[in-house]
Amino acid sequence: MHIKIGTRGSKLALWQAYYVQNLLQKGGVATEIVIIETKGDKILDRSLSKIGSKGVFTQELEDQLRSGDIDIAVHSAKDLQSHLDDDFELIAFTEREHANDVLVSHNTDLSLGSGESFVVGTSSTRRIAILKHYYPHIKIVDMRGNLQTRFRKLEEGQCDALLLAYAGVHRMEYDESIAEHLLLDEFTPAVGQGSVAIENSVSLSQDKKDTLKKLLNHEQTEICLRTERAFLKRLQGGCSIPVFALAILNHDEITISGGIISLDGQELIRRSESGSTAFPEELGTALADELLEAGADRILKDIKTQNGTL
Ligand SMILES: NCc1[nH]cc(CCC(=O)O)c1CC(=O)O
Repeated sequence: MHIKIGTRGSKLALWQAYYVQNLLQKGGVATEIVIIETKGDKILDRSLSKIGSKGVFTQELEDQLRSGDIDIAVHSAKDLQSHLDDDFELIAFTEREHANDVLVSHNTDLSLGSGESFVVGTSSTRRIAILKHYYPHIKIVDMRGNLQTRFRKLEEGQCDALLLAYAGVHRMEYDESIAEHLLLDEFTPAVGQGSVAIENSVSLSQDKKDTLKKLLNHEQTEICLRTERAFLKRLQGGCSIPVFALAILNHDEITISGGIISLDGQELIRRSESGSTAFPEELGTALADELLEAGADRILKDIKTQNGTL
């Protein structure tokens, strides 16, 4: 069997593709990596919420899945929109890395809670809003680009620290610059953070599908991610909407904690729900419904108006 792996060309994306390649090779599958540039890689001078978040990092990969030029597309699970076209499916989620965010700096004594004011670079609406909510004394500058670009900007002194996913920092071997691991109860991660998702065309051969599932899927991670993604789907949140959720497993029980925050950080709604691992999607959807009833619908509408997408 031969599997063609499609990936973006950033260093983090390549790390993910090699990780997947390695798992497949260990299972005796021949592989080939195909690098594909996406709109999100080309446009670096505008924030993602302005480009329109839907599919900016995925469209070109899906085109090649559809044409059969690649067998699978490898994504950071959190960059994947919650709604896929009927022609595609997510066949596997790799074992999740620690899902938390970290503060990264050359000065590893920095701490958000110290009361000291400093400049943090981030372009994530979720991280910006959460910073404003819990740490209003922190100054924020917009910081886009891949991880290497952001570290260069940090080096140049454009900010004192960056706010990033631990998973990416660890994979790019920047662990030494971690000043602080942030609390999951405050900086609850974006849906899917820390896991790699494998997408394929539904028309891929059953033989390949079975092999991919067996060699790449981590079942506990899959249950958590399906819960989180159902939550995101109900809220219709893309990556430019500050919605967050993290599901964890305890034996056969899922607990998901999630919420939404207004762009200015003023309004934060958070809830959690537990349920059986037999019904992950139902649990995620139920949590979203609970939030919508508690006012998330109004916050969502305000955000979409401000983003110009409504
Ligand atoms: N949006 C960019 C992105 N996509 C995935 C990761 C990190 C690794 C991951 O969560 O899989 C990052 C960088 C970041 O948010 O710090």
